[in-house]
Amino acid sequence: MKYNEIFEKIAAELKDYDQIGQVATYIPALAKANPNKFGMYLVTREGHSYFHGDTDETFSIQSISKVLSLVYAFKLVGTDLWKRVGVEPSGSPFNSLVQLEYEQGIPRNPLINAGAIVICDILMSELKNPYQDFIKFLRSLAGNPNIDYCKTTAESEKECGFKNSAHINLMKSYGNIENDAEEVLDFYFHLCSIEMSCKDLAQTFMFLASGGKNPVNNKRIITAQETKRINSIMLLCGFYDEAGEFAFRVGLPGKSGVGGGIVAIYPDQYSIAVWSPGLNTKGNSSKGIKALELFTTITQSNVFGPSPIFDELEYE
Ligand SMILES: NC(=O)CC[C@H](N)C(=O)O
Repeated sequence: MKYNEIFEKIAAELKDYDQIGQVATYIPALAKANPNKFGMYLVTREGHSYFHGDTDETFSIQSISKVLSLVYAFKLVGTDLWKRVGVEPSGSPFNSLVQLEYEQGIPRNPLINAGAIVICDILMSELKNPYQDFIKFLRSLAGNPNIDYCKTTAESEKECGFKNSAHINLMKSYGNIENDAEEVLDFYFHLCSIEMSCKDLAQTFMFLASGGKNPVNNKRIITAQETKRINSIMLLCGFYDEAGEFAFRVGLPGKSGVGGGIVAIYPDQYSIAVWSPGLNTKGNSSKGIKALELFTTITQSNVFGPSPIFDELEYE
């Protein structure tokens, strides 16, 4: 079966999916999303693309940005990063405060809100123009100069960001935030507000499937060793208290956001992005996970099984 046929088969099977979930409403700007949107975009290591559905439409990437800010901070400060944030799965919701006090203001990992806020603090300390520098980095990864922050979404989240305020203030009390709390939070909300399409996301994450090099221009973003570290954090922490379930069902390192996007990579082979705004109770795209589960099952591609021999399978 060819990739396009696989996508059609998945879309047909999930057309009347009855567990589509609810769009995020705790951020008012996201409550307007159309739950019926659905797109899947695949980029292979050879640079071929295959897609289905709403793959050019942009949406709020939300927590998917946490991987990209982590990569950027890792490039800037190296292993010193791990003094300020851990690498263990949290087993708790993305916005849970419980562990943070027990662990004295050191977040479990960089992909929960507390961890991503610390990463924002690091970027603000290291960069003169964090907003401009970060978006430039993203545009170059995606090969799309139009990628941008959405001021409306950032403002909307700021107006009701009480829990994130609690996170940053608790961490500041433990000495794990260097900059002004309000300014760091503003940067954090802006990173969450970035809008990208499935196409942008699949393209952007391809370097994590390519040992740290952007396969389009062969430019090295991070080393192969650093790539291993980022991918392992995605696998263990990318879906919060559903990381085990995602590994169990899909079997790839990946990251979700409450805008309904998910991106996952299969090292040395492909990067794939899905978008369906309905979320399950853990805040991850319900139909998105199902679609990826079907995709990795049909193509037998997951990081735990024997490597499929892609050339023989002739998907393209
Ligand atoms: N899981 C997510 O995508 C959460 C991001 C959201 N901006 C928040 O801080 O709550």
